[in-house]
Amino acid sequence: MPESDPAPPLAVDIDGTLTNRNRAVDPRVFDALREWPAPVVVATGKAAPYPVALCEFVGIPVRVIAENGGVVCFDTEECEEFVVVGDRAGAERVAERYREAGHDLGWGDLDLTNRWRETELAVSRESPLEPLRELAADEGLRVFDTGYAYHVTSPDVDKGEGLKTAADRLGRAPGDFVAIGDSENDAATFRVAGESYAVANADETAKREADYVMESGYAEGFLEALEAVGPK
Ligand SMILES: O=C(O)COP(=O)(O)O
Ligand SMILES: [Mg+2]
Repeated sequence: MPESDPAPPLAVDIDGTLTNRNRAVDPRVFDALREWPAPVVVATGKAAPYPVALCEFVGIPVRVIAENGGVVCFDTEECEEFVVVGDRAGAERVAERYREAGHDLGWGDLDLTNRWRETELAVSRESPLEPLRELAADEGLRVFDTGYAYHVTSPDVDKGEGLKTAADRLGRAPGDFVAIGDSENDAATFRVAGESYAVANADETAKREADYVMESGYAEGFLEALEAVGPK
């Protein structure tokens, strides 16, 4: 990171990282994110409206990687852009064949999980994984298990590619960033960022790829990571 920075820019996952055990955002992270003295990029598997709203309600500029890198959205002084990488057609084909095989995406008729997705589809972890993996492989796609959902995604899309785009828009290198996350969809961010922190509840892939594994889990672990990299 440049000498002048009091702290590194962050790439922060949401579910399992800013949340607590019962999936609610820990209220302590609001001040921590707002007061961080460098840019914060929220990098999530969720559709863009969720992280955009999080930024709005936290009171930080909208700098978002959504859909595991399928979408990069900036609405700041330095950049106003909504970048869509890949397309959803392949994931739709997988979903159609999955339904034909008698399975269900598992979100009910309303399905707010997928309503605003542009590039991938998410499937409930209550639904069977193996047929989903097989169909995805057949269509040349990949499945991420985030611990919160299965995501059917193009193989060239991940949060690490998203971080390259986001860093570019900030006039930074991806290696300037500190990444914090909890699951296999964060591994690509961990590889691209300069330093990476997995919270204690992280899955094996995230722990393996991270430079450091926190003693605490969930938002407590996130706050522990900030303590480690923040202004002294
Ligand atoms: O939406 C998910 O499945 C996981 O979201 P996350 O990337 O913010 O942890
Ligand atoms: Mg997560």
